[in-house]
Amino acid sequence: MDEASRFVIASSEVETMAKNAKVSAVQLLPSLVPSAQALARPPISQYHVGAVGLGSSGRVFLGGNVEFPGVPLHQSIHAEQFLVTNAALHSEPHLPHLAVSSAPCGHCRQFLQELRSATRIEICITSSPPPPCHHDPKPMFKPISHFLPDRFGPDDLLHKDVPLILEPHHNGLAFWDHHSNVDVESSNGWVDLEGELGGAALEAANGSHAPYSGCPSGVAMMDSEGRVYKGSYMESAAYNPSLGPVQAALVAYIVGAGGDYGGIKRVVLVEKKDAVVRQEGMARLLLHSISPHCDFHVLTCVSSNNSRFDH
Ligand SMILES: O=c1ccn([C@H]2C[C@H](O)[C@@H](CO)O2)c(=O)[nH]1
Ligand SMILES: [Zn+2]
Repeated sequence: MDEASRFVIASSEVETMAKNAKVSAVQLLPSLVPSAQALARPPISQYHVGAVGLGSSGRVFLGGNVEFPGVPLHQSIHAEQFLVTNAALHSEPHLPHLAVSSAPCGHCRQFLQELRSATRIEICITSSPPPPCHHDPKPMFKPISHFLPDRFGPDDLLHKDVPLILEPHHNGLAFWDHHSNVDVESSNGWVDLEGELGGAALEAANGSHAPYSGCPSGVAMMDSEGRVYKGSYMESAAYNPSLGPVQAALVAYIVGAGGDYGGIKRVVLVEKKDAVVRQEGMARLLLHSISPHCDFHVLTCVSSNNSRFDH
């Protein structure tokens, strides 16, 4: 079994599993939560959180929490964030049903607000026993609005047409500045032997969800076999639950390669020149901690979208 098949289950396989268990695909989700918990990497807490989501395509995505010794706790990836990043990586349009091993924390309830129609997404918590009056043996799903009433979310800050997480983003970033005719990439002073990696990081930055700061960014990582893993920075309307571009690329690395972080050899971060919100410092800190010998470069780019909320 290749690494990715532990993190994504094809729709045909989901159908077969559901048929064999004589349940619907939605009702199958709770039974997959222990497999997601097994994928978690929590060396600090030893607390394995698993999150599973059924996409609108019929595929199932798995995610686990990831912790990083040596850096502040807020750099951690929560299982629910891993799941959403995994779904984004596979261009899944929506995740209407989720199952998680324990109650989603406030940070995750907030992060999930970045999905379209978030209030209607249904969640089943597998560790919570059904109430005594609940005689139906089917797992219990409740909408996110039950877990986070009176939400603060994208609607408070953005026009309704602005794309949300899992929707296509085209941030209009380039290494070439058409206005000043300056090649931003070469002005970075890096002769790009791994042009592929810079291009991949730019592509990730172009898919970044950063409507609140107007500062999209992306990371591309290369392993010792030359394989490339991309991650796009994703912002939350409440700022703090945002997921950094290194974390997003690490999700792609864990899903695609699965090994330890020492396998990460080269990393490129792309962010806007003169960005108000910059990733470089945190990225350097995290990479230094998880893969101290990897080669890290930052490339700056320019954007044709200058207004904060204009994407
Ligand atoms: O909603 C939650 C709550 C906690 N955790 C993780 C974060 C940390 O790694 C560990 C302990 O809080 O569990 C999640 O993944 N999701
Ligand atoms: Zn959480």
